[in-house]
Formats: sequence, C-alpha cells, structure tokens
Amino acid sequence: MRHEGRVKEAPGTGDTAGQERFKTITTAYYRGAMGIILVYDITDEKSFENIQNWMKSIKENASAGVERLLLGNKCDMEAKRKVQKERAVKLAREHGIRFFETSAKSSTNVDEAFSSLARDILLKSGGRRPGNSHKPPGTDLRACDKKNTSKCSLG
Ligand SMILES: Nc1nc2c(ncn2[C@@H]2O[C@H](COP(=O)(O)OP(=O)(O)OP(=O)(O)O)[C@@H](O)[C@H]2O)c(=O)[nH]1
Repeated sequence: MRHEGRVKEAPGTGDTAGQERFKTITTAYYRGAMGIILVYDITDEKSFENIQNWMKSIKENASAGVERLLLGNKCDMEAKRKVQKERAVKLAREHGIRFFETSAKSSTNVDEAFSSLARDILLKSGGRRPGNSHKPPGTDLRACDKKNTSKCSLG
C-alpha cells in the first residue's frame, strides 16, 4: 500500500515540466501498489473535483486489480462543509468502490477505513500472502465485517 499524501497536484494540471515531474512521481508511487486511498477534504470543493483526475490517473498507471477507497476527510468540520456526502456516495458507486467520511482530528472512521481496505485486499488475494499457502494468524479481518459497518460508509 502506498500513501499519496505528499503528491498534491492533480494530474493534468500545471505546465509541461510539472506534468512530466508528476508522471515520474506517480509512476513510482503506483508501481506494485495493492491499495490506493483517495482523500478529499469535505470543506474544499476543488479537492473533490480532483478525485476524478486521480481516478483517471490510477486507471492509466496502477495495476488493473488495485483496490481503491474514497475518503472525505475533515467530517468534524460540518459547519464548513462544501461537498455533500451524497455526491461522494454517487461517485464511489459509479466507480464501484467503498466510501467513508473520516476525521483525522477526531479519529472518526479512520480505523474502519483502513481495516476495510486491508480486508478487501485480503479478500481479493484469497486471504493469503503471496507464496504462502497458510493464512497468517491475525490477518483474516473478515470476522470484522459486521462490527465495522458504519453510517458513514458505503460498502
Ligand atoms: N479539523 C480537521 N483538520 C484536519 C483534519 N485532517 C487534517 N487536518 C488539518 O488540516 C491541515 C492540513 O493537514 P495535512 O495533514 O498537512 O494535510 P494536507 O494534505 O496538507 O491537507 P490540506 O492542507 O488541507 O490540503 C492541518 O492543519 C491538519 O491539522 C481533520 O480531519 N479535521
């Protein structure tokens, strides 16, 4: 799993040199990734609009079977909300991926989101580590399915 946090410009923006630099960085980030978390800020419309560009970039650069997860962060800032949850639910549904609203500040849904992505990666890989025919103890998260169901999630 790779974390995209430091690569902030969406693909397709900026000048040519900037785009080349972006391509080099993203290619390195995407290589071998099993899961990608797309994060927007619910108080920032632009960050939500950029998600479409990231989806496109993932399609072009990542492995075909990569698990994706959409997160709307800063859900503790309801008064400053610019992106309605329904829009993200719709987007996630269109792309066939899960969606959570999270808050890194209050820890809302953070564990649930990471567990959900890890679980989906495990399920996709048959619950096994590559080259290991025995399930390692403690990595089968399927038992958490019901417990982690959240009002903020789209499963
Ligand atoms: N209220 C609130 N603030 C948050 C949350 N997550 C991050 N922040 C704050 O948002 C600011 C930016 O956080 P970073 O972790 O640097 O994330 P970033 O990707 O640089 O985010 P932006 O600057 O918002 O584009 C910091 O002041 C964080 O404390 C959250 O869930 N809720």
